[in-house]
Amino acid sequence: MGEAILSRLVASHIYLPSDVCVSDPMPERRDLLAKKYGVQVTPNNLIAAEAEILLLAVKPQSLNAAAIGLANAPAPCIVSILAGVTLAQLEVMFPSKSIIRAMPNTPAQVGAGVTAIAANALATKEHIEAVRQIFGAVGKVVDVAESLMNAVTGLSGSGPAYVALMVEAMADGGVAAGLPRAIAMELATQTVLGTAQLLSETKLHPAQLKDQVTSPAGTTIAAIAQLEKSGLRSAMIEAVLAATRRAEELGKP
Ligand SMILES: NC(=O)C1=CN([C@@H]2O[C@H](COP(=O)(O)OP(=O)(O)OC[C@H]3O[C@@H](n4cnc5c(N)ncnc54)[C@H](OP(=O)(O)O)[C@@H]3O)[C@@H](O)[C@H]2O)C=CC1
Ligand SMILES: O=C(O)[C@@H]1CCC=N1
Repeated sequence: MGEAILSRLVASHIYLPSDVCVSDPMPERRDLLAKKYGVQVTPNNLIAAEAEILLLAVKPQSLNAAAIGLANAPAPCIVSILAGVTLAQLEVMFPSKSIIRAMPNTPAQVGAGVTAIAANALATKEHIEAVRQIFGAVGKVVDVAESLMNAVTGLSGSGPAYVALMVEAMADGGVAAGLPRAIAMELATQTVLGTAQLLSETKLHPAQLKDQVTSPAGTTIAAIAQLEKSGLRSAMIEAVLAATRRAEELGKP
């Protein structure tokens, strides 16, 4: 996820590569990132923490190890994309700092992400604006209350995986119905992309869009009756709730 953000920040000239320093423990990753993006690299998190904004993009389980020695880091602004980790926990690790919790998603790689942000009480307007600009480079930015951040994680943070599963399953259905795999994949992917664009541009309610596709006694209602029988809606609701609960667990010390 960190690389997805990095790649767009550099490509959209929000930061010059020379203004970015990436810390990563693996020499191969450091070499690759330096070559691919022209950024500075270091194995030492303390050096990365000399920046104005320190973006934490490690797994929640690695945070304690990554944050060793960073309590007095010079960076005045800390941004965390870690699932589950709360502002209160980050405030204990990084006292007296502007701290912003963000939850992006992987469509950020193509500039089509969505990121929710929540700031702590000490966050300055300038830092919040700078962070809005960082995530604005990878897609849309929405403000949410911090208490909703785990729900955001369950919906849009993890959501690309649910949609990918759906595309794969739709393509499998096409293959089962006789389509060649490559054509089935193209049809499934473009159907999801086009439907998302249609919903976004027209602001149609999903139920209205569904009604438009559903001819009386036609094919779509036959499919929908099957999806309802299989519990698609309930499965999706339960999936978002399960991910939200898991984010809560990841935030527990
Ligand atoms: N993947 C996603 O869709 C999303 C992820 N997130 C959040 O982003 C974070 C990263 O997730 P993801 O990108 O999937 O995970 P990855 O494992 O791909 O990335 C974690 C990175 O942290 C590096 N790392 C590990 N330990 C340290 C350390 N001590 N100091 C510095 N760097 C270290 C790893 O280096 P190396 O592998 O080289 O050892 C790796 O590059 C998580 O907290 C997750 O909750 C948020 C939104 C979406
Ligand atoms: O699976 C995860 O834990 C991370 C957080 C959101 C998306 N991926």
